Amino acid sequence: KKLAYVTVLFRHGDRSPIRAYPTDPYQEKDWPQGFGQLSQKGMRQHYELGTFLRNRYKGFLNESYERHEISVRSTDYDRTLMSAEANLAGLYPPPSQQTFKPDLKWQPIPVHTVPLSEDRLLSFPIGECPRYKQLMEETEHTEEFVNITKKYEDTIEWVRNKTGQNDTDVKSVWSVYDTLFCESQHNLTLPDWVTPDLLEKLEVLRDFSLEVPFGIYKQREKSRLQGGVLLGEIVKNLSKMATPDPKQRLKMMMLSGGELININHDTTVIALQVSLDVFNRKQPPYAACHIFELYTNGNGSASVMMFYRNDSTVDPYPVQLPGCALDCPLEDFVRITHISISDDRNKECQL
Ligand SMILES: CCCNC(=O)[C@H](O)[C@@H](O)C(=O)O
Repeated sequence: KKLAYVTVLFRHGDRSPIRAYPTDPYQEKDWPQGFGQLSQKGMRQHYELGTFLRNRYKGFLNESYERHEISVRSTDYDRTLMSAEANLAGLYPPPSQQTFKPDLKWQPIPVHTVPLSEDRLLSFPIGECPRYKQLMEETEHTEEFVNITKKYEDTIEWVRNKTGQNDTDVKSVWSVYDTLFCESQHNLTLPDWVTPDLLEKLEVLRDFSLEVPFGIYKQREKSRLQGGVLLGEIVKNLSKMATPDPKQRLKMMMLSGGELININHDTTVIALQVSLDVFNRKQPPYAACHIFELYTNGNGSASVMMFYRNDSTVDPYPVQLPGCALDCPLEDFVRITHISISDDRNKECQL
């Protein structure tokens, strides 16, 4: 069997907090580029992922940049656009004939995007879908949601009190954890009310709130309205690339998205993994990368293997589509994933 086509989807690298809470000792001016921006640590994380991909696909991707071989698309955010650019710097260091400035081992490579409001591929949850809105309301009345809210109501009250963010609830407390996480990642001293025990509780709430938009309740139906849209595109491409016309040169599709939940923001990797029913219920770390590899066999058949790289110190681990082998025949991959992919999302969105 021969590798024929690869799709990679990754989260951006380390960034500054999206926002500060009212009593936060660190405000926008304390961050070199302000809020929500890729840090140099994040740039290095993606440069490293790019070099990992270069090594993994040595002999598959051309040694030097071939514009027909790869297409790159990002959500329309500085941090995701810059992550893709740092990644490509690692993936395609220019050989001499592509070096346009002698002392610069870098060449520009296009990263495409669309305005967030028009992004139907990478930015989740996708808006204006009444049925989805209804599913989200119903989710808040499930036993699991109510129990978590009850179990952590004191923690949330404590956070409201200490942060001065009085509208904090189960769905939004992720933001406080995220801000504290970013500050600790950048060696900023956290206020003394931030104890290890509190951080542990906030992390549980953060992971729960990541799942709420896509799982917890009627996961399949939510997937058909959300992550299944991206999955559908990926599956369509895999099928198309299984029997490419001879002049087709595309070998890699690179997708750069975000992660943390905010009802109007992208949670790309999670939406996709929940639609595949392979989400490990933990937030994908910075520069986490989900890989699809399409293999063709001599007899015209094809198969799909998936991998997830969420730890750059070890090889990516194989990901098994429930109901299929690790090396999943393409027709089975298409059949099994079909239940998460809507044929007419607009119709399914209507109440
Ligand atoms: C509205 C802000 C929500 N969070 C983000 O945008 C982050 O980029 C998030 O997607 C992430 O991956 O950290």
